[in-house]
Amino acid sequence: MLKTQDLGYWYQTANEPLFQNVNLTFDVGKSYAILGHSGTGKTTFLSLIAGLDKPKTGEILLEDRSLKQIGLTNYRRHDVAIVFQAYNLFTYMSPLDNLLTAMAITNAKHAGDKAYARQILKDLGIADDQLTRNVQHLSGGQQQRVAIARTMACDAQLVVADEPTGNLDEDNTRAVIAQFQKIAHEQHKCVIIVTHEPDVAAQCDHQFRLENKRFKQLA
Ligand SMILES: Nc1ncnc2c1ncn2[C@@H]1O[C@H](COP(=O)(O)OP(=O)(O)OP(=O)(O)O)[C@@H](O)[C@H]1O
Repeated sequence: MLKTQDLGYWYQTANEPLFQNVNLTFDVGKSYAILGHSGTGKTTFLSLIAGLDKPKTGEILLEDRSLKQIGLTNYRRHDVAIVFQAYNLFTYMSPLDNLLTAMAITNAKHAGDKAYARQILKDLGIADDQLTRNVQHLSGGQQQRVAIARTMACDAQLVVADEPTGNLDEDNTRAVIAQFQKIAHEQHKCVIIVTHEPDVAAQCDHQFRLENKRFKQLA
């Protein structure tokens, strides 16, 4: 579904590339973890496949069309959903309005369907009385579940997450990873997670380690 072809990237301020000649394939129905020491370039890689930045060399292809052809704005709106460590919800809205707004912005199949959005949030353990209260009243774990619910309510086939469990305790981490597995296996999406935590990575279907400018497949 998603392929990188001879992908390379460096920041102008650095005198060497972060990674080069990266050729990876990611499929729908699978989850992938990207591990690696701090500063190796995991977030940078994720920002390229999320269409937030452009590669310096090589290409990223979604179903054989390059992101250049698709257009980054178009790609970000329709093809990719992003989950951040810091949740990045609309903080002045309720969980329900967060989902409905994202569905409207991305012109999702279920846009405007309140019952659908409610059900997703309820399935993720957001209680009835929390659905319409400001998200800032929720705990970190609950806010991250709302961020995940948002990716489930939208149609993007690719879900990328940068340290999604970085702020969570063990129980919430387990719940969040189980949910990502459901998104991959039941919604048939492709999930790519950057994480420092080997335990989190071990629960994904495949693992890569970014080391010495290369991605090594571990499993
Ligand atoms: N905008 C930027 N301009 C210049 N250098 C940057 C920029 N963003 C990141 N870097 C540098 O590029 C390298 C890779 O950063 P990146 O955030 O991708 O690493 P990471 O593997 O995700 O790290 P961590 O696990 O600590 O989040 C680091 O050395 C970082 O300092």
